[in-house]
Amino acid sequence: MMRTSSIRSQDDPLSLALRPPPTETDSDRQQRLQHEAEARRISEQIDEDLRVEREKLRKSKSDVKLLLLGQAESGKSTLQKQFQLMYSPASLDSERMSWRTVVYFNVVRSIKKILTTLEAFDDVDDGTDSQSTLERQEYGDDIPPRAPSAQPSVHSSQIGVALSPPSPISPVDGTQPTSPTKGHTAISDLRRRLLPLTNTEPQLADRLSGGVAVSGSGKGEVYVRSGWQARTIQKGQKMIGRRSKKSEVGPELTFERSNTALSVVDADPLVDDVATMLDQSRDEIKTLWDHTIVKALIKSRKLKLDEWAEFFLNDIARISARNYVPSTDDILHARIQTMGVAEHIFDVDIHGKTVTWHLFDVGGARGQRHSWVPYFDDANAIIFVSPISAFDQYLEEDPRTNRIDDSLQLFTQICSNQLLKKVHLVLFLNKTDILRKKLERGLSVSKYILSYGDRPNEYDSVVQYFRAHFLQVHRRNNENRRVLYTHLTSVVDTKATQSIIGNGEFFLICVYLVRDSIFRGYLQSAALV
Ligand SMILES: Nc1nc2c(ncn2[C@@H]2O[C@H](COP(=O)(O)OP(=O)(O)OP(=O)(O)O)[C@@H](O)[C@H]2O)c(=O)[nH]1
Ligand SMILES: [Mg+2]
Repeated sequence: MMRTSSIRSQDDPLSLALRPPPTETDSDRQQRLQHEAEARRISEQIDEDLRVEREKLRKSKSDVKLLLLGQAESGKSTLQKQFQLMYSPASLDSERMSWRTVVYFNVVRSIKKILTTLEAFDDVDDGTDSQSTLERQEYGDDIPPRAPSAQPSVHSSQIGVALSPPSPISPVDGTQPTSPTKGHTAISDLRRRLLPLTNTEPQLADRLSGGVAVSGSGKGEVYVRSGWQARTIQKGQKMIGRRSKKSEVGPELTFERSNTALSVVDADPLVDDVATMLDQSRDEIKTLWDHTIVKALIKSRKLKLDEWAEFFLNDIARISARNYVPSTDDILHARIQTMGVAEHIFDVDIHGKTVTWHLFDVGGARGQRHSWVPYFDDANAIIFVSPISAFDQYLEEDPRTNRIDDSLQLFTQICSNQLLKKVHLVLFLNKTDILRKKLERGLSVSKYILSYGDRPNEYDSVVQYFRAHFLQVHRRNNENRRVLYTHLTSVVDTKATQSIIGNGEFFLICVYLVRDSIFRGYLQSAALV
């Protein structure tokens, strides 16, 4: 058999040394070629591994780590949803049905709160024409039972908050609600008919929290950990396997189930039962929500519902429809507390370069804040979210502390934290829509924030006052002379929020960070750093 000549140069000493011996047999040669091929394969694999590593390194250098910080209910998770909607809309779509559980939970809890408050007024309305205790109280001058938040403030405060929250105010315009009409559905009757629905509240809470109860949050909030969307569906699917024809929510239920609206993948027997109950109780819920007594109690602030309750109850006909699918607006308004820290990853294209954003959405309640610190080390930017509508509210976890005051104290800690010295800071003064509504209703800022004095009780003046306090905190804790970007926001407003996160300084910060990393990479390769 003819031997092929070696590809190595005859003059190369290395080639000479490696040249096969003249006595090499055909089988030796076969073996040698195999070894050479294997060596080449390994070498190419190493090259490829190195290339992948280099690429990873290059990519990780353009990663941006962004923390969303602020007190509970300030709007961090809602802002995170806006990022998701903008940069990863398909992922929001894929979890859309799991938000049904949260919306139902929000609705059921609000109904329960209304009924419990009415009960606190010793509702003895038996459906006859005689006036109930509740009605007599409502139309008389009695001061209602005080909410737990109405305690004196004993904490040192950043701004002069009222030492004691003012007692619930009377209807602002001074008018008395009209008398309940004859034949108006009795509240006790509504309560009885809505009982099976309100009984589902603990089970919905359990479904969302995965059975984890967190103590120390005033109104028994339900917390969710990252990944709850998938978990609620998985749990629901397990239930399908175990389920007999009997309803999961108890033997007292007689509602029929119909599965017409949901795909098998999204079906959860509990949620499905609640959907059926909502569908069949729609008229009762609407009657309760439109009841003159309920409206009067809300107006006089004797009944304080969560901010999102109105959004869902106003639209109960749509939400209680059997084929209800949460809209994006519903998802943005749905409320569930974050537990710990949840990371969300988005790829953002900037001038043809992909920048990976790592968004860390944290739980903002006081008991959750210790979990933030491990994320401070390598953070690039922070969006601090403060709800400036909350001047008349007190912390659930500490009813003595005014929420604006807590937010300013928290912002001081963030601005002065040594680990965060070089981090870009963005401030969202959020819930401006709610602030506007409160001021329009005549709620007086100086009643809660003493230092507001006799400034005009108008939107521009209030906003300017709060903004000045945040800017002052920043100025006093700014040894590194970093810029503070400030926005007035309502993060449930998709168009306005996306124009900020899509075009504003996020883009600039991103570009800055990317440039910075490229520059550093250049210096490193030139061995200058
Ligand atoms: N109207 C209105 N509602 C808002 C706004 N921002 C947030 N919300 C609502 O306020 C509630 C609380 O918002 P979240 O985003 O859950 O608050 P959070 O800061 O994540 O709270 P934690 O997870 O407890 O720390 C939700 O029902 C939101 O829909 C806003 O600007 N306007
Ligand atoms: Mg949250």
